[in-house]
Amino acid sequence: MAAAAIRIDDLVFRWRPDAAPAVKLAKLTVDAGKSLFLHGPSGAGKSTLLNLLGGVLLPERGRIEVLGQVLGDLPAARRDAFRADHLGFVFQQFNLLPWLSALDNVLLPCRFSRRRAQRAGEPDAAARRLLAALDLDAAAHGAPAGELSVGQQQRVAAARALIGRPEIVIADEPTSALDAARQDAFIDLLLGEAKAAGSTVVFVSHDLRLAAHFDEKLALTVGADA
Ligand SMILES: Nc1ncnc2c1ncn2[C@@H]1O[C@H](COP(=O)(O)OP(=O)(O)OP(=O)(O)O)[C@@H](O)[C@H]1O
Repeated sequence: MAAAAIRIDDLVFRWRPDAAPAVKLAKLTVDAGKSLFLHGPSGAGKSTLLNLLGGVLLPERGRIEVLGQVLGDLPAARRDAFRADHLGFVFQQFNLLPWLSALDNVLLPCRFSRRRAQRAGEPDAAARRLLAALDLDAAAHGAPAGELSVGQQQRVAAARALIGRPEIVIADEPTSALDAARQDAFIDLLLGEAKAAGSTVVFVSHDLRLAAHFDEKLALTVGADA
């Protein structure tokens, strides 16, 4: 049996004690190296679930195990270190530092995690290789991220998530600004690089058309039982 990268049991999370659960999920297992497409309408709890997977939020009930580690068992500082060491994120708005070059943005995880830096080998060369593999022209590697197009910024954000081969890559709706053909091309590049690194991918989108790229699918619904 393949090792599970993510295992969730009986999860409930509420933003306020008197609110309906933002996430309620009886069971989820994602095997190492697989890709999961997480979809559902706005407000279904997709971003909340990603924050639970990253240990940014803790469940009210239930258990989230990531790479064999129950996140709730770690104190906050160790959860932060675990996230930096093992998870790469592509955020919805990319969250690049606009004054830093594309290359320096990609290198950021190696500054926050010694493990990521070690696994990158020679970080500068690894960052350049990833940017090239994700189709960012070499001429743009030194440009401030704030001067790049949305499509270029997205490639930088993906390279930053992938550097140092984190075991898990989490992408929150990173393609919504692109047209359909470019969305497909981007997902293929992201999944290809993740597969080469052996990373498990959790990818969020409203757009069910994209589901065909992924090994597994999970639908969340607003205020729902899963
Ligand atoms: N910081 C917060 N404080 C209080 N409630 C929140 C917070 N963030 C999200 N929520 C609520 O939790 C529920 C789920 O929101 P979430 O952002 O996880 O949904 P989503 O599926 O990611 O939506 P979208 O597709 O619009 O990004 C919503 O009802 C939302 O209002």
